[in-house]
Formats: sequence, C-alpha cells, structure tokens
Amino acid sequence: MFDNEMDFENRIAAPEYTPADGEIELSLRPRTLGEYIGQEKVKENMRVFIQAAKGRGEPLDHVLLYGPPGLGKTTLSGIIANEMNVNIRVTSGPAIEKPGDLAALLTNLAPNDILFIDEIHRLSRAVEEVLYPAMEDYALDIIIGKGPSARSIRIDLPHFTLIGATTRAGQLTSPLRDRFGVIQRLELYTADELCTIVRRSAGILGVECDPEGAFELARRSRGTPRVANRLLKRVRDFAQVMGDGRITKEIAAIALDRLEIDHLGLETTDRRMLETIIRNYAGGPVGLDTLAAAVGEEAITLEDVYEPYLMQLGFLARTPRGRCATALAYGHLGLKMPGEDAPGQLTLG
Ligand SMILES: Nc1ncnc2c1ncn2[C@@H]1O[C@H](COP(=O)(O)OP(=O)(O)OP(=O)(O)O)[C@@H](O)[C@H]1O
Ligand SMILES: [Mg+2]
Repeated sequence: MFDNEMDFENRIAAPEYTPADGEIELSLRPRTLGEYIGQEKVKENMRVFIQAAKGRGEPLDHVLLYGPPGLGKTTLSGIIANEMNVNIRVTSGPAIEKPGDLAALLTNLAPNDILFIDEIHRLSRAVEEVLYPAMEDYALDIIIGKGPSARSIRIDLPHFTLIGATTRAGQLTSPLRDRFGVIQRLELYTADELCTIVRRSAGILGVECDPEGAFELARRSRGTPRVANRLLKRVRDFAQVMGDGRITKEIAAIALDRLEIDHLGLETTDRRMLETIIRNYAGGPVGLDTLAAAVGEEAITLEDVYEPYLMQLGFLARTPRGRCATALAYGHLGLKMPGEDAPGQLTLG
C-alpha cells in the first residue's frame, strides 16, 4: 500500500485503515454501547431502536452508518450485533463480485442475523439489484433457464438486518439508500472524547499515561479514534526509550513533533494541501482534481481523508468554484494573506 517507509511515516496521522492497525484495533475495540465513547446522538438512537426491536422479538431495521474513515462504523456494527445477541457476518462491497456471491451469503444467514457490508457504495449494480428484494421482502428472485423458457422463482430468506457502512453516502443509489430504515452519520470526535479513548486504550495496553499526556495525544488525533490509538502506540515507544515509560505531556509533544504532526494534528499532506492552495492558487478557489494533481494524491483521498478535518478546523472552505484556504489557515502556516503586510498569525490577533 505504501511505496516506502517514508510514505508511511508521512501518513501516520491518516485515518484510513492500514494492516499495521489490525492487531491493535482488535484488542482496543469496544464491545458494548457503554464502552463506545462519544457519538452520543447515534448511541442514544441506537439504544432505543435495539431495545424496541428486542421487545418485539424482531430483527433490527436495516442500518446505514456513514462518516469519514476511522470513526467507528465497523466497531459500532459489532456492538449492535452484540447488544442484539445475534451473529454478524462481515463482508464488503468489493468482495461481493457476483450476484451469486451475495445470494450465498444471504441464504446462509440465520433468523435475526446481521449482514455487515463495509464500503457498501462499491457494490456493483447487478449485486445491488439482488439486495433490493432481500432487504424489502426478505426474498431472492432467481432466474432459471435462458431465453424464452427462462422463469423466475422466489426463495424466502430469514428475516435479517443489513448494516451498511460507507465513507461516501452521496455515492449510494437512491433505491438502496431508501431501503435503510435507520441512517446515522458519525461525526469527528472532540478532543475530550478522544482523551477518554486514549486513556481507555492506554489502560488496556498497560501503558502509563498522564491526563495531560493523553490530552496532548487527543488534540493531535484529528478527531479520529483510529489515529488516536495509532499515535498512542508510537508515543509509547518514545516514552519507553526517552523517559521512564510514562506518557507525559512533554514526551507526547516531543514524539508528535518528531512524527511531524503539529499541535492541531496536521501532518505533511494537510500542510502541503493548504500551502498549494495559498502559494499556487492565491488562496483559491481551486478545483479538487487540480489540487489533487498538484499535491500528488488521489482526489478521493483528499476529499474523504484530509478535508473533513481541515473543514472542521475552519482551515478549508468548499465553494461551488473550488477549495479555498481561509484566514485561519494562513494564520496557522504563518503566511501573509494577499494585501496584508504582516503574517496572518500576527494580524489575526
Ligand atoms: N467510539 C469509540 N470509542 C472507543 N474506541 C473507538 C470508538 N470508535 C472507534 N474506536 C477505535 O477506533 C478504531 C477504528 O474504528 P473502526 O474500525 O470501527 O472505524 P471505521 O469507521 O469502521 O473505519 P473505516 O471507515 O476505515 O472502515 C477501532 O479499532 C476502535 O478501537
Ligand atoms: Mg470499518
């Protein structure tokens, strides 16, 4: 996935899943709604839907979870299965190649089971069409034979729950989106919530971590639990080698500076994006594709991975004519706004 070591270092703060996250994510993944930190609105809603479905002895309505990578969609799906006391079968859009693959998955479900489809926006059209009657009528329509003698037979399926996860809800077709009874959007986490997550993870990993150390990590984790856990793992190494193993504010700050993650959690790619908009395009607007080419990243990566956090910070604005860097971005980079004599940082006050 990464061309070289350096590339990976540059991306330590990128919220996308990497194989190196595998082991740690397994052990740190919350198992119950109570352990799942933040996302209060989503949790509150899901608690009600789960309790109601259980009370009626029915499967949960189909659920669509969307939001930027690393915010806990997969985790929440596992928790829902756990709280419903049902089995979960995990697959993903790209893994289901043919309609027959999906049919095999569906016919193997037990009543009330959950089928989790990650990256559901990447299902092929043909596979999606199998999903419609399955979600709506719990049935599979199968065509037998070819030509004029072909006929369709209907197979009943157990009542199941589909949970779909996606970083791009906008790319779902409306017939698919409309078949979800519950649609929940996950938001970036606050520094306080991430601080709680860091302290919980440190506890599980047996790492001593000061409250200030945890907060330093949290506020540099770009609103994303996956990043927070990854940084914790890295900073633990620094604490062990440079200190007595305890993560203090100082150790966290030194480690994160070394990893080129600044005090707001921006990494090289974020800064390159903002600098490109400012230096090459006079602050914008610049189209996403142009920006992506200039930065040397895929447009989709910029949009899904980097922009949500830059927009939350108020550093980047999406306008109909393209992306713009804001006064706050100039200030953070210590650059002059056009028509200004002093760097933005100084004049912003
Ligand atoms: N609310 C939470 N509380 C505590 N830890 C969390 C929470 N949400 C996520 N995590 C941690 O962050 C890691 C990443 O979460 P998860 O894999 O569920 O993200 P995702 O939204 O499915 O990401 P992707 O879009 O890449 O599939 C998990 O291993 C878990 O340890
Ligand atoms: Mg996931």
